[in-house]
Order: sequence, then C-alpha cells, then structure tokens
Amino acid sequence: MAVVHHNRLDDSGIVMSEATAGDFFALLKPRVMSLVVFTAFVGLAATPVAVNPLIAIIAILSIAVGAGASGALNMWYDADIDRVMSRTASRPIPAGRVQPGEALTFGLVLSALSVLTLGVLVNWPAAAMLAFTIFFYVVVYTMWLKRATPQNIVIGGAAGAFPPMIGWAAATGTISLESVILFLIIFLWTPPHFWALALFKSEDYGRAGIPMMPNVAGHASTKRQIFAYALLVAPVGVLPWVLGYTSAAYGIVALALGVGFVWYAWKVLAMPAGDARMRPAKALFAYSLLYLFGIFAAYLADSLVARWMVLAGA
Ligand code: HEM
Ligand SMILES: CC(C)=CCC/C(C)=C/CC/C(C)=C/COP(=O)(O)OP(=O)(O)O
Repeated sequence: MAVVHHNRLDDSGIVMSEATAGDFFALLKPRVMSLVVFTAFVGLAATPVAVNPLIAIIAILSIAVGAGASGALNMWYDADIDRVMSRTASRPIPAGRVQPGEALTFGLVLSALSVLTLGVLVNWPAAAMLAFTIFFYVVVYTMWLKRATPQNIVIGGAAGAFPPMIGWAAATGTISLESVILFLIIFLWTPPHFWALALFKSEDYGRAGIPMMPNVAGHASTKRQIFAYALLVAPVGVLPWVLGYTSAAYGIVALALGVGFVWYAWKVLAMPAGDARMRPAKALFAYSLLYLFGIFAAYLADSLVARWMVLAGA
C-alpha cells in the first residue's frame, strides 16, 4: 500500500499526524551526524584511559541522540528557509509530513534525555559539554548567527567541533590539549567544507535570504578564504604527531591528506568565474568528508596500535 504523507483532521477537528518513524529518523540528520558521532568515538577511544565498554556504548549513544536532537531542533527553527531551498524542500517539516510542534517536542525530549543519560550514567563534565554543544548549534548558530552574519559557520562551526572533546571528557572527565587539537582540526575544516557547498548552492541561499559567504562577499573572496583555511587545517592536522601524541604513521597519513586538501582548495581558487558546473567546488566538498573521516580514522588506528603494543609489552 502506498503511504500518503499528509496530515488530516479527525471527526473532532484534531490534526492527526501521519508522520512515519522514518520521518522522525530523518529529523536527526543521520548522514551528517554519523561523521559527528565518529569523531566523538575517536575522542573517547584515543584517551590514555581504558573505558568500560558499557560506559563507552552509553556515552556514544547519548552523544548520537543529542546530536540528532539538535538536528531536529535546527529543522524545526529553519522550516521556513528549508521550504524555499531546493536541497532542503523535501525535509519532513517543509514537505508537511511532520508538524513543527511534533519536531520541537521530539528535539527537546531527546536533548534532555541524552544530557541526563550522559550525566547520570557517565559523568557530568561530558554532559555539560553535550548540553552546551546542543545550545550552541541550535541557539547560537541556527537562531542567531545563521541569518545574521557571513561568519555564521566560522563561529557556529565550533558546535560541530566539540564532539571529540565530549568523547574525551566522557572517558576522562576532563579537557586536555590533545582533545583541544582535535577540536581545532574540525573547527578549521568547517569553513572549506561548507563554503565549497555554498559556492554551488549559492542561488538557494540567496533565495532564502541567508547571508552565506558567497552571497555576501562574492565567489572570488570565498575561494580565497577557503584556500586560507585549507592552508591552516593541513599543518594543524599534523600537529598531534609533532606534539608526540601519535606515531609517525599518523603523521604521514595526516600530511598526505592535508596536501590533498590544499590541492583541492587550490583547484577551487583557480576555477574560472564563469564555470557554471563548479566541478572543483563539488570535488572539494566530497574530499572534505574523506579528509575528516580519514584523519580521525588514522588517529583511532594509531592510538589502538599504540595500546596493543603496550599490552603486548613491545
Ligand atoms: C557549521 C558547521 C557545518 C555546516 C554549516 C555544514 C553544512 C553542511 C551542509 C549544508 C551539508 C549538505 C547536507 C545535506 O543536505 O544533506 C553538509 C553535508 C555533510 N556534512 Fe556538514 N556542515 C557543518 C559541519 C559538519 C561537521 C562538523 C561534520 C562532521 C564531523 C559534517 C559532516 C557532514 C557530512 C557527513 C555531510 C554529507 C551528508 C550527506 O551525504 O548527505 N558537517 N554539511
Ligand atoms: C553533539 C552535537 C550536539 C553535535 C552537533 C554537531 C553539529 C553542530 C553539526 C553541524 C552539522 C550541520 C549539518 C550543520 C549544517 O548547517 P545548517 O544547519 O545550516 O544546514 P542545513 O541547511 O542543511 O540545515
């Protein structure tokens, strides 16, 4: 039977939701949050302390639910602009499959649940950081900066950079320079990640009246700024090796990934102004995801190998 997505009135005039479980799952922005949760997991697993596996699972689930909840609250607040952008028009709220009130309740309940679970079952420093991250994404980025300034994602990007620090705090109860460097990698990575997409979706953002960098400063300036951030993120990615947190194996992988990032950003910088297909910008966006996954996977592998070598007495 075909599922018809709409909301109808029952005999008493009450709006009946016909949202499916899949619609609520979509509110969690699962694809984006999968990488967010992976970085949190690496932050947790790369600490020098051995974490009880059950505690680790609870911590990662709580962070995943909190991240998803913040996505639902973002979609609740942004439903008006999501409706006018081609990339987002079919999301559950603008498409009419989920009522705004349902998404708001869903996001608030899951946020509270995730923070409380992390606090009661793991530790409160990590729970406080999760609460702060949700607040930062939903209130500081979504409600305030996104519609106010082209620096929206530079500042708001801090929200996406906190998860490895939350993971680290879940394992250790504290913050360390090593976890701050993991934060910095994502923080500096976010502008090229997002502006690459904003370059080829700038018409969407223009229509929605969102002051994203390409619409405000123009494409040429955005490309220069992308390149500048790529030049920063490449060496910061290698910093964990320079500071002795990892072996040279990680350092070499990070260096190669960083050189690739600068290369793709260079291709964007060199892209002719009239290039309507914007293949270099699309390539950089795709590469940004590979870069972040690759660097965190290498970090994880490096720390696991180091631990095994200690266990093996090598
Ligand atoms: C302020 C910060 C960020 C902004 C503005 C941003 C923006 C975006 C946008 C607009 C998309 C297209 C999404 C879609 O419609 O599906 C996207 C895709 C994606 N982003 Fe980000 N992003 C940010 C931070 C992050 C972070 C921190 C991560 C992970 C650590 C991340 C991971 C991803 C992934 C995995 C995708 C691809 C999803 C897909 O295949 O649909 N992003 N990002
Ligand atoms: C643990 C925790 C709470 C993590 C949150 C992590 C976080 C802030 C990720 C940012 C992800 C993201 C999709 C931003 C998109 O910007 P947008 O919302 O402007 O994109 P859109 O136009 O696709 O809605």
